[in-house]
Amino acid sequence: MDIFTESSGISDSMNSSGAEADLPSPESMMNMKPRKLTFSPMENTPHIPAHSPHQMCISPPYRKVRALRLFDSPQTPKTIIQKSSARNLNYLSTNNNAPIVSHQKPHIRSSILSATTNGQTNHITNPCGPDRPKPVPLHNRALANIQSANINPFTPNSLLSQNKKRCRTMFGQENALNASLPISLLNNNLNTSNSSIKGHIADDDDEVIETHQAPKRLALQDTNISRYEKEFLEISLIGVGEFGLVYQCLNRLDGCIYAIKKSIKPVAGSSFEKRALNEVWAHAVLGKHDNVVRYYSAWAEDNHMLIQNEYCNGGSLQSLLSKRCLSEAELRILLLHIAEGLRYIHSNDLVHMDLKSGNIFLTKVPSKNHQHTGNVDREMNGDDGFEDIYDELASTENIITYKIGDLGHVTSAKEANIEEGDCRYLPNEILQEDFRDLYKADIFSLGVTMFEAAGGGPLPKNGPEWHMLRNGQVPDIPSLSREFNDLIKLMTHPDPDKRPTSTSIFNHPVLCSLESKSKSQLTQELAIEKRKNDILMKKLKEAKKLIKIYEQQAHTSTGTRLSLKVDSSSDSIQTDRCLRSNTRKRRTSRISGGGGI
Ligand SMILES: Nc1ncnc2c1ncn2[C@@H]1O[C@H](COP(=O)(O)OP(=O)(O)OP(=O)(O)O)[C@@H](O)[C@H]1O
Ligand SMILES: [Mg+2]
Repeated sequence: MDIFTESSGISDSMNSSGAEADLPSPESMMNMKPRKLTFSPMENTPHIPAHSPHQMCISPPYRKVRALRLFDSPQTPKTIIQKSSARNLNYLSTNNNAPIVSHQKPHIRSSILSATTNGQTNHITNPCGPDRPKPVPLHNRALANIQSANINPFTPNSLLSQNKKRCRTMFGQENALNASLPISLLNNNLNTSNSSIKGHIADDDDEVIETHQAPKRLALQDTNISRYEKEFLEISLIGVGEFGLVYQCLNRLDGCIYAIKKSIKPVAGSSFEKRALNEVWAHAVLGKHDNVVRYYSAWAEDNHMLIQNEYCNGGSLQSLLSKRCLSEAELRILLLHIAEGLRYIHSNDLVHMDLKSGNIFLTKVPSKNHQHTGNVDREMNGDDGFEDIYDELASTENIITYKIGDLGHVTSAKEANIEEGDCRYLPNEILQEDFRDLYKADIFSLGVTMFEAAGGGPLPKNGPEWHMLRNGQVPDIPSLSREFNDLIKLMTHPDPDKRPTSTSIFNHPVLCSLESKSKSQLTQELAIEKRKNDILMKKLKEAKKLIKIYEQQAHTSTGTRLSLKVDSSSDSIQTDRCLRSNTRKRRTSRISGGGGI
C-alpha cells in the first residue's frame, strides 16, 4: 500500500491540492529518506481568512510541501518557511482573537501550537522569530501525528459502526482521533484546550452523521520512533516466524522480560503493513485474557513493526511437540485453555484464523508461587478450607498455562478480511472461500492441533492424508480414550455446523467430569479460580472501604446535625461538658506522658 497516497495528513491535502504530478515515486522517496513536513490540518479549514493582518505561520503551504521536502541539512529554503510560518500563525491569531507575539505563550495556545505544528512551536515563540527556522529533530517526527490516531477496527465500537456511517473527527480529518474514543472524552479534551476548537468540533460532530469517507490509517513511516535499544536489552533470539523475529528482551526500566517481535522486512509502505497493524490492533483488543498472549505496546522503528508482548517462558507448543506428544491429561489442559482463549476471542466477535501449535505458547510457573499466593490469601481471608490442597500443590511441578498468540490473521467474524493461515490447519470450506462461519474454522484448527498434539503429526500439507483429515476420516489415536477421539472427530467435522462451539467444548464432559480430571488439571483450574477469587476479594475489600468511608461521613454529618439540635437543650450542656472534659483528659494525659519522656 502506498503510504504516500493513503493515510497521512499530507497526502490528504496533497490530493486536494492537485500537486500530485510533481512528485517523485514513493520508492525513490523512501530511498532518499526525506523528512516529510506535516502541515497543520487547520490550514485548509474555511475558518482561516486568506489574507489576515497577522502574517505568521508554522509550516509550509501545502502546495509547496510535496515539491519541496525538508532534509536534515540546514539548506532548507528560508523563504518557504517564512511564508508558511506566516500562514499558520495567521490562523492561530485569528482564532484566538488576538495576535500572538513571540513572548506570549499562554497555555491554550501552546497546546494548539504543539498539536498542530509538527513540533515546530518554537517557530512562533522563538525570540529569533520566523527568520530562523530550526530543523526539527528526527525524533520529533512522531509529534507530527500527535493528534492523529488509528481507528482500531477490532474495538467493539468500531465493529458496531462498521455498517454505520463513519466518523469524521477533529479538523475534518477522519482518523485524526480514534473513532472508538468516547465522544465525552473527546469533548473533555477539547473543553480543556480551546473553545474555538470546540465549536469547530461541534460542527464536525454534526458532519459525523453525514460523512462516508473511507477510513485511512496512519502511515507507519510517519510514526517511526527509536525505542528498542534505548528501552530494552536484547537477551536472545527466541523464535523465527514467516513474518517476524522474536527476541527475548529485558526492559531497562521495569526489569521485566518481554518477547519483542520485530518484522523481518520493513513493513512501512509494503503490503505487510496492514498485516502488522492488524496484529497490533487485535492484540490491543484481546490481550487481557489468561489464555491469550498479553500485549504491552507496539511501535514502528526503521520502518519495521515492533510488538512488545508477554514473554512465554515455555516456548511454543510446536517446539514441545517436536520432542514428545502429550498425554490425555495434558491434552485436556491444553484443550481447556485454548477453548477458553477462543471463547474469549469469539466473544469479541473476532476469529483467529491461524490457530496451530506454532501459535500456541506456554508459560510455566512453579507451583510454589501459587502456594505462596495461597498463604497470602489465608492471611487475608482466614481459613478457607483448602489448606491440604495448597500443601499438596507445593509438591507438584510447574503449572502450565497455554496461550493463543500470533494474532496477525485475526479478523472480524462478521466483516471478515481473510488472510488465510497455515493450510495444514485450515478447514476445507475456507480454502473453498466459504466464509459463512469463521468461528467454526477456528474450531477445526483446534481439532487438528489436538490431533497433532496427541501424536497424529506431522500434519500433511496436501495429498490424500490432507483430504482424509477433512473428509471426516480422522484416524483414532490409540492412546486416547474413545470420548477424546470422538471430540477430535467432532471438532474436525466436514460440516462446520456439526462442530462444537468454543463454549460447548469448554462445557464438554471430557473437560467437565471431575473424575476424569488429572491432579495437575485440577491444580490448574484451582489456580485459575483462585486468581478470579483474588480479584473478587480485592474488589470486595475496596467496596468495604468505601462503605466505611460513606458510613463515617454519614455519621459525622448526622452527629453535627444532632449536636446542633441538642445544643439548645439543657442536657446538651452536660454532654458538651462531658465531651470537653474527655478531650481535656486525653490532652492532659498526652501532655503528662510527653512530660514524662
Ligand atoms: N510471546 C512469546 N514468548 C515466547 N516465544 C515467542 C513469543 N512469541 C513468539 N515466540 C517465538 O517466536 C516464534 C515466531 O513467533 P510468531 O508465531 O509470533 O511469528 P510469525 O512470524 O507471525 O509466525 P508465522 O510463521 O506463524 O506467521 C514462535 O514460534 C515462538 O517460538
Ligand atoms: Mg506464528
